Amino acid sequence: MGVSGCGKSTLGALLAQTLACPFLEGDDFHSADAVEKMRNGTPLTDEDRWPWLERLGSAIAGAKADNGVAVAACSALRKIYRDRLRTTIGGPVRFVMLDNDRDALLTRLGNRPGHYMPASLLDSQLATLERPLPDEGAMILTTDMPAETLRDRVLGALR
Ligand SMILES: Nc1ncnc2c1ncn2[C@@H]1O[C@H](COP(=O)(O)OP(=O)(O)OP(=O)(O)O)[C@@H](O)[C@H]1O
Ligand SMILES: O=C(O)[C@H](O)[C@@H](O)[C@H](O)[C@H](O)CO
Repeated sequence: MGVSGCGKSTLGALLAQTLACPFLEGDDFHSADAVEKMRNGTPLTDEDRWPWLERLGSAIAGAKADNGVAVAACSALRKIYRDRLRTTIGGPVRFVMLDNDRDALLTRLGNRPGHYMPASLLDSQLATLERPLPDEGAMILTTDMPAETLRDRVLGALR
């Protein structure tokens, strides 16, 4: 979880590869209308996000049922979004929040060609973000190190 450009897809894909389990990319579960909205620089609302979270949560539940474990990348910016995912998935869910400073995020978004998400939406993402408090048991990592190092830290904490 985390704002656009924090490194969710990069770390998630690597974790899933190492765990030999399915990887679910949250970006793939948005409706065409939601993608168009973001492409045009308009932030999504709660109403836009509920059906997306339902679709993604159900797919994670299915992958978990089939394989025992699954990794997903999802912004999950607000606590109520994470609660909805937990409810839809059922069973144990561990969130890893990926952090970085605004300048680093803007640079990364600017260097990422071919993605619908414009860097201009970063500030709305940062404003919407509700950082997980300790009672959520999330792991918090700054993506200022190679993805392989981040992967090893996550796997070390999960053991
Ligand atoms: N640990 C890292 N070190 C250096 N660069 C990274 C790291 N993780 C990701 N990046 C780079 O930052 C950019 C954004 O990463 P990524 O697409 O994984 O973010 P994201 O959180 O999935 O974004 P979005 O939610 O917008 O899809 C990419 O160009 C990626 O190569
Ligand atoms: O909740 C949201 O606003 C969205 O999920 C965005 O975070 C994008 O999907 C993602 O960042 C794509 O780049």
